[in-house]
Amino acid sequence: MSKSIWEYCQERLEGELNPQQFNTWIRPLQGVEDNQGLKLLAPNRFVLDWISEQYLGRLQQIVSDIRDDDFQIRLEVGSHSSTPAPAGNHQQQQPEKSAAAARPLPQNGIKHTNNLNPDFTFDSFVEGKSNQLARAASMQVTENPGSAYNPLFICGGVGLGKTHLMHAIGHAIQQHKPGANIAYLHSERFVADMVKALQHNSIAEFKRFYRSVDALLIDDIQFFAGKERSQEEFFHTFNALLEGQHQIILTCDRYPKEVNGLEERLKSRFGWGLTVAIEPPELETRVAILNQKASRSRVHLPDEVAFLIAKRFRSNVRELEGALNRVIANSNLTGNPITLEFAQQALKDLLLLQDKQITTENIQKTVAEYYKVRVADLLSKRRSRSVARPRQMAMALCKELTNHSLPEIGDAYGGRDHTTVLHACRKIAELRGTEHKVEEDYNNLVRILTT
Ligand SMILES: Nc1ncnc2c1ncn2[C@@H]1O[C@H](COP(=O)(O)OP(=O)(O)OP(=O)(O)O)[C@@H](O)[C@H]1O
Repeated sequence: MSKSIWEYCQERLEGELNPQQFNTWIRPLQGVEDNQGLKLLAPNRFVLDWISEQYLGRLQQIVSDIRDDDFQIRLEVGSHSSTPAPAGNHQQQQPEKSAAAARPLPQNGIKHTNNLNPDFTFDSFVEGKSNQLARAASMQVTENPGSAYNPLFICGGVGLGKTHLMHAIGHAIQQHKPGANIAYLHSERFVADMVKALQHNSIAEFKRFYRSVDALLIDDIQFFAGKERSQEEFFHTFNALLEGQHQIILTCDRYPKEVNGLEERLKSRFGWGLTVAIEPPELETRVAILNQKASRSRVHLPDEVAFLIAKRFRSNVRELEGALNRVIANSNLTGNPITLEFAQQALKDLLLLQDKQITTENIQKTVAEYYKVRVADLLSKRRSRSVARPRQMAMALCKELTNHSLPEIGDAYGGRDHTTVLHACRKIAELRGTEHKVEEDYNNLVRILTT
């Protein structure tokens, strides 16, 4: 059988690159040939950007050696659910949203595949104030699946570890009870499976499958919003599982009551168990996450580099990891050790982007608008509560989001002493733990300032 174009390209590149480069960048790609050319699926945005910058030109040259027509190479983020199809196959393939979500619809005889990501375990999950409760509840569930907290509803912003925790529970249940049937899937997958079952008249089988699992883990249930038929089906599945004391774990990017387009009866059912939130991690936890990821990759990460990254990537652990991966990949490729200067250089474009946005003035302006006070009030000596709290919030945000020292921040607030700034930071940290509103304001402001 003749070689496909992608196989040919891989062979050529394998001969040209060193094994590390080849394994890091080229091997993870999947090639699909269609009538528009060769589509390369990269596992994430970072690999895609790197391929596009470093290898696309060369790939195009290799292709032009064997094809003289206008054969194009396109890059997309995505992956196939199964082993990569031979690139010579001319079928158009849809990239999956996530590899873990790809699960074949069960056939007769009900075969369960859990799709758990082996990296997402409790061991690799760094505990911090922001996720303590969610982690503790998750551990409880693994000890008493089906009874302690059912359903367990984990909510929180993008990239904060909800899926990680959910998989960790799945692994632990599986470990305690190796025969347990655990199904993890993204809610979009549930909807797609249901639509397929309806089209193929196999809804009975669909129901039987979902109602027969010991633990059902459904990610990002906000995607159920507005999909009435799926909600109906899910509602019945949900009830059947609860009745049988099977564990249900759900994640969502917000609290159930905040999801528009979700039926009231579902919202109320979700509240039967326990709802726990994961917040953006604080600085120390971000540093701990980076150190853990680095040591798992057997990379020495100097403290000042860990702090540089942790200070600049605050609201999403996935981005935090992405920044670290970029530094590690650059160091691997160039053979340079990871130093502060090296990391600054590797992250230059990302850091520049942030530099533009976060200044003391910007924080003051944003906080003043948020609390409907004047910037001048924040800088003034006024001590009424309506001004003092926003001022403390603004100071705490300057400490968290800029590299200014306490005295510099004090100066920027009408020449206050650095102990006043320190007091403000401590006060806000304390209130974030005790007053939901303060925590919410803080997170909202960080989001506004950093995105
Ligand atoms: N506390 C933590 N310790 C270690 N790694 C973490 C932690 N929190 C998040 N991560 C890592 O951050 C990345 C994103 O986490 P995850 O996919 O679980 O986020 P999510 O909240 O489900 O996001 P989304 O809303 O986009 O689905 C993963 O690689 C995960 O391992």
